[in-house]
Amino acid sequence: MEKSLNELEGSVAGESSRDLLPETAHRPTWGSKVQYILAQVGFSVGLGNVWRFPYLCHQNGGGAFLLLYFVLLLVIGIPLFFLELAAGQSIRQGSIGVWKHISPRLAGIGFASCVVCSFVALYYNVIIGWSLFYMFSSFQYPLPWENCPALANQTQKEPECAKSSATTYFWYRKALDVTDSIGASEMNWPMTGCLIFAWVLVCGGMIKGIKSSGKVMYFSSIFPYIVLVSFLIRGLLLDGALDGIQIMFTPKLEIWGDIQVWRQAATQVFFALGLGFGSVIAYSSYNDRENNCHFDAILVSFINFMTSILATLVVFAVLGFRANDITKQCFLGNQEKIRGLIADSTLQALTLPFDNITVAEYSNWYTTVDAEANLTQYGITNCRVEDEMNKGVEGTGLAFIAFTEAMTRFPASPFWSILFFLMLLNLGLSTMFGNMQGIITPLLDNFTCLRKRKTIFTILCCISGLLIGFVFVQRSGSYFVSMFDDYSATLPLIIVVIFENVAVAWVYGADRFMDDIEKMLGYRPWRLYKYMWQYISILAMIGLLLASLIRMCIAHPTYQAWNMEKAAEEKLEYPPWALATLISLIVVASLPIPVVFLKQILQDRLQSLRTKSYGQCEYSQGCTVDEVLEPTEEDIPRCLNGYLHVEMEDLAERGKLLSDGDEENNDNVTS
Ligand SMILES: O=C(O)[C@@H]1CCCCN1
Ligand code: NA
Repeated sequence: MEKSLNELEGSVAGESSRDLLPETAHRPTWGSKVQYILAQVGFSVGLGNVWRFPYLCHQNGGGAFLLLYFVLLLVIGIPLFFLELAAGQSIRQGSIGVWKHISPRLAGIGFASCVVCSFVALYYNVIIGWSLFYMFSSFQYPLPWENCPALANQTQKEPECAKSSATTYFWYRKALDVTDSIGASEMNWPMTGCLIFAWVLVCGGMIKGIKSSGKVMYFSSIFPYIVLVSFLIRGLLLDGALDGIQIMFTPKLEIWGDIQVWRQAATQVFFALGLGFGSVIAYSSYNDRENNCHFDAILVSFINFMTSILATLVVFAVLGFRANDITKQCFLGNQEKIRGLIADSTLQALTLPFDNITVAEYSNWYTTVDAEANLTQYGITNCRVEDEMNKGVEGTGLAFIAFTEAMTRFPASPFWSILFFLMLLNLGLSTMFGNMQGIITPLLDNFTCLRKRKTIFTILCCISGLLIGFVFVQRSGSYFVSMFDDYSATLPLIIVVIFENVAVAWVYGADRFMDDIEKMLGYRPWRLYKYMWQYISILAMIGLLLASLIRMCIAHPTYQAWNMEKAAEEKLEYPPWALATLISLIVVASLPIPVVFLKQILQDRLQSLRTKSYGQCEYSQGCTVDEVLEPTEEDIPRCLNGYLHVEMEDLAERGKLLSDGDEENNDNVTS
């Protein structure tokens, strides 16, 4: 009965539905507005801001990328974020409930959100596990990734380490103990321990629902900012930091013409704000209806953007220092070599002003001299900060290799290292809470039978997450993490968000939605939003979807593998089974939308075979059917699309009663 009331209200009533949702009365609410904002910020600001955004920015034109990202944030980010916030807050349901409310045929959008959310939760917690591993390993001096370990005979270094670097070796061999390619392999037990620990933390923070996670947010959402600012100050005091930042922000305007850059920027907008995850909806569904969700949308998006910029400044200040340090050593080494070569008169006529020259001066000198002297043949290289900065600093490589290495060069390195990984841990945990809420809230709202066993259900979700997560802590697990990262949280998200947008703007009606928002906020949001929802963001997303599809078709999917023998990374193609897996990731995540749609159509058909539409009816005034039958209270839910739907048997039964002249019954029903 409860359920059919919801559906009824969604499909027929245009008016505010406050009193029609009995379950909202028992819905918990946020302890305070601050807790709510911290929770939204905590969810949206995550590992992506620290290691995806700076990398994208660096690869795609620095300052020009920032501008592009900002434009896309305004055009698709904020309107859609606002849409999700407003929908959750007015309907007060998790994602499944929200879309079901708009039309039962659209409930699949909610299920798809849940699936995407679970995919992300699965691998996200593995990264938290990695951070825990590094955090625990940081309690020693010198840090274990500072020097290469010696072989048993004490004279030689471990060759894999000597050929690469101490941090790279620690990451691939000590932490991941990675295999050469993707595939089933034995378990990495220390990492498994860390993953279990990570799930215990998540479960602990979630167990009492938003009441407990709201409190945890005070620490978990604020702490990363303290660390980021400390790192920025520390970083700016180091040599080369400003060069790093300058190299980073120098705009390369030509990227504006590259569709793939647009695609990456837009995908990052989705990922950063958590659009389509259902978590934003879940969180806002615990709000009062009067809450100003328009302000929240702008505030949270803005904080998110600022955090990305802050993180980018930190990363490039620190990497600039590192590049500076490395080039200095490169320069000193080369200087020695040149001295040697001149001494045994292999090289002459080179006028290198040896004393008191800077790395930049050396680099200039090198470029002018190299053409005739061909210095590379003697193993003498140009030591350019830019080249060092341009070496891949993507994803895991950024946090666990480049950044860790930079920190070993700080005085009191273990302290900074602990701080950094504690920050990653907190960034990740607050996002995990949001992810789990995006799975648990809609399921609890939809399957009422679960509601009494909320705690047990939460624990069960965590345990399942852990069990499936074992895939990612095999020795080859990191390859699965990058596969999930590349494919499960990109295309499906776009598809989900397109459907969300269509559902609100075209199925429910943009004007009607604006009316609802006006009722909540007390003022009507800018008309601009309406046009955004109706045309602009939809078109932008369809363009984005096409760009992603084209890209998937032309670029053969590859992954970055570690080759132990060569002690280097190499690009490998996915084997057929892995290709099948990654395609099924996308399909499984999007499938609920058509499946539920078709199922619902089928159900409606069957229903209409069993029922008969009977006369016009008007929901708000009770039903006025034809002369034969007076509608009953119970008929209200059956009032769909302006017609009363009555089961055949019921009709016959009532017809019989009426023809018997049962006046008493008749009185009863009209009341
Ligand atoms: O940028 C991030 O790391 C997160 C991932 C999950 C959704 C919200 N943003
Ligand atoms: Na977070």
